[in-house]
Amino acid sequence: MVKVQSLAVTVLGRVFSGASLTEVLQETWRSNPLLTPQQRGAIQDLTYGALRYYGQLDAILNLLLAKALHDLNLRYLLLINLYQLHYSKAPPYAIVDHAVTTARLLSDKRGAPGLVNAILRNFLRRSTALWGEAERDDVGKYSHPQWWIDKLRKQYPEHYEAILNADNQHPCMTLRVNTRKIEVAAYQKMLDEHGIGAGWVWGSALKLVQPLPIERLPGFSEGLVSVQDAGAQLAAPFLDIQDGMHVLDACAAPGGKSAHLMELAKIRLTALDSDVQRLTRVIDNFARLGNKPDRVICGNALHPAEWWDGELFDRILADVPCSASGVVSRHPDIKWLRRLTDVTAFADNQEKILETLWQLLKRGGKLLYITCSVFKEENGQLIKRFLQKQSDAYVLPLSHPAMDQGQLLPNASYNGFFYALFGKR
Ligand SMILES: C[S@@+](CC[C@H](N)C(=O)[O-])C[C@H]1O[C@@H](n2cnc3c(N)ncnc32)[C@H](O)[C@@H]1O
Repeated sequence: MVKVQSLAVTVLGRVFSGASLTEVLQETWRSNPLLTPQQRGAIQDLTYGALRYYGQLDAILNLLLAKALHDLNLRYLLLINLYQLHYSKAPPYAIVDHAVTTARLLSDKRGAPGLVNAILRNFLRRSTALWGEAERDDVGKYSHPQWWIDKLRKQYPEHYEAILNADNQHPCMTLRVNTRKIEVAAYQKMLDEHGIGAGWVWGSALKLVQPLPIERLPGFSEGLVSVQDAGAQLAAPFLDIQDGMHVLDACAAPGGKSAHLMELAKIRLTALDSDVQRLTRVIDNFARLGNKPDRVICGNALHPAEWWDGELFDRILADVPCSASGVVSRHPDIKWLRRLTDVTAFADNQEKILETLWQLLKRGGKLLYITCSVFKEENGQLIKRFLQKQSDAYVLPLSHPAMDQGQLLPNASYNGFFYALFGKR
């Protein structure tokens, strides 16, 4: 447990210096190959949990500290232990003992173990009152940065609390059944025979009752199924493709939506992405599914002259880089890494990408603009400006029971996405 706690502290330190949690965890597994699956699971639980509830935990820690604590390692150690004391079923005194031993290793200050012991025991004595006190302000209550809460409150006066609460839930695991290989009902029956509970969400999406390792999914390596959020699974059907079409997925990696497109029709697909590392995952994904796009290109959507052969596209999928404010339940680090100014910077770049890709679309063609964001600057406000500028663009209707004006808000079955389908005159 001491090793688990020390590594969790190091991971949190790197995330708070600006690195992505997913990437730091992958590096941690690579540099510590002897970690058991249980140890990995525990590190994941501590770091995801501490980040998910960081607003609350940090507020409580500040209430418990008599003076500022500048030793960041000790601070992170206390946060993960407050998280454990509140959210895990492990015996509290065992948690405190491990924390004290870890403090001895992490800090060269003689008083560190005593301080950790005193703070955690104090928390155990007063936890209900402390929790109530911490929740008196927004950040302690909703565990998001204040600017984020303010923005959502302004943009969604009726729904902001539901969004913030959905962000703080454990994400579900949803599968996309490859209907080229098996029908949804037949795959659900297969899951049932393997003792895996799942419910139908929409289209080819099945939500598992309990998340599980992909190796346990029947037919996964044969490409019968992929893991993909139900909200992301709207993209390919919305693009309205038919056999023989020339299609561009302009921001394709890691390839979830590209793969779905190819499961729906026999198209000539160009999968483009500017990140070569992420593109290797597109290739791996397709290898497993036994399919492959016409072309996989490492290139910048903003500079088509560098990669485009001049043949216009029938359909374009523009799943643009965004603040990812709709996928916080899967990536709780995002809410602490983003800054208010990032939102407008993303929107500027998204608008440029959309305008550039528009030039590559045939007349009569369709372009689907997607973000996994709930902020209106990246969504409704941006498409309004785009339509004012592009006289040959018009909006095509999209409908889904969980969506309102293209915006899907995060909930227990969906991540947050925004969709706008444009037709070209
Ligand atoms: C939201 S992700 C795409 C997810 C993907 N469509 C899927 O479903 O698996 C956005 C992608 O855009 C890529 N990207 C960012 N800027 C780009 C640009 N200027 N040109 C092409 N790709 C870009 C990123 O590398 C990232 O892989």
